[in-house]
Amino acid sequence: MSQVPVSATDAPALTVDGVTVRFAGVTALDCVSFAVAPMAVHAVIGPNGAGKSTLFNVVSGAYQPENGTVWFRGTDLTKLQPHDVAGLGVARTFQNIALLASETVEENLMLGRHHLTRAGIIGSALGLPAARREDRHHRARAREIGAFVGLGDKLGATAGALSYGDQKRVEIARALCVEPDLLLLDEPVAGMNAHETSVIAQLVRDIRDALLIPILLVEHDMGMVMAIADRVTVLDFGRRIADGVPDDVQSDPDVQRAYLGTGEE
Ligand SMILES: Nc1ncnc2c1ncn2[C@@H]1O[C@H](COP(=O)(O)OP(=O)(O)OP(=O)(O)O)[C@@H](O)[C@H]1O
Repeated sequence: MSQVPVSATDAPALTVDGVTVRFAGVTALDCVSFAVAPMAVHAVIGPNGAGKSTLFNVVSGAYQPENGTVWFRGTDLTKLQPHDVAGLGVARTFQNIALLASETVEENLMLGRHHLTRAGIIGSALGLPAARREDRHHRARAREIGAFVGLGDKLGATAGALSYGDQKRVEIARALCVEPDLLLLDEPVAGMNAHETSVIAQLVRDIRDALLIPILLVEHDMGMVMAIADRVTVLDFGRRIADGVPDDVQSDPDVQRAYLGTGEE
């Protein structure tokens, strides 16, 4: 596995360097580079087809780029499979809700703890004391995280019966149950009304402030991004056309052209 030195304390938490992805004639990402600072909420925005999902899939290990690297904690994530990326402390949510609809919120959160358990399936199935102790510990932590995201009174509810906004919160809580060092949020407010959007926006900020981890956010909702992001990278047709603080990005002529040109937002 390739290694780079991680020495400076202000070194980026994540470095995307020259990433190119092509699909049968379409250049989805064209030599894209940017860095995510520690503890930053870093948004990636862009019109439809700009390459945002592709970028997310590269960072989470689902796609391997044709060129480029993604450095996290001294490791090039592009050389890893998704479960190894997750094992390094990278947790993600999905654009489409992916919960066990017939299970309770608590059981869905427990799925996020799975990789942290040691007792194994046989120990748990036999109800061995060590397995029971471990289960209690992880359940307590899952409940704590459920309460943190505002679902403390819904831990026993069936996930599929919750409102859309609450289901999104379960997804985010499940990602937090992994105890991540980097959180990837894929369009967390897609399909939400203004109230639900502001609740999730506040939650994203709370997560960063409480856990002090960087959050990479792919999002369409420009208002939400401008309100909560510390830094914004803008993609258009697979190219990085802007990268900076929200105010600068918003007034960037290339960004305005990209959005107006597609009639978006
Ligand atoms: N698996 C694939 N096979 C072929 N082309 C793909 C594939 N995935 C994405 N593309 C193409 O790559 C480009 C970037 O797509 P991507 O989904 O990453 O954009 P996006 O910014 O996430 O778009 P949206 O906002 O609509 O979700 C598009 O032209 C898309 O059609």
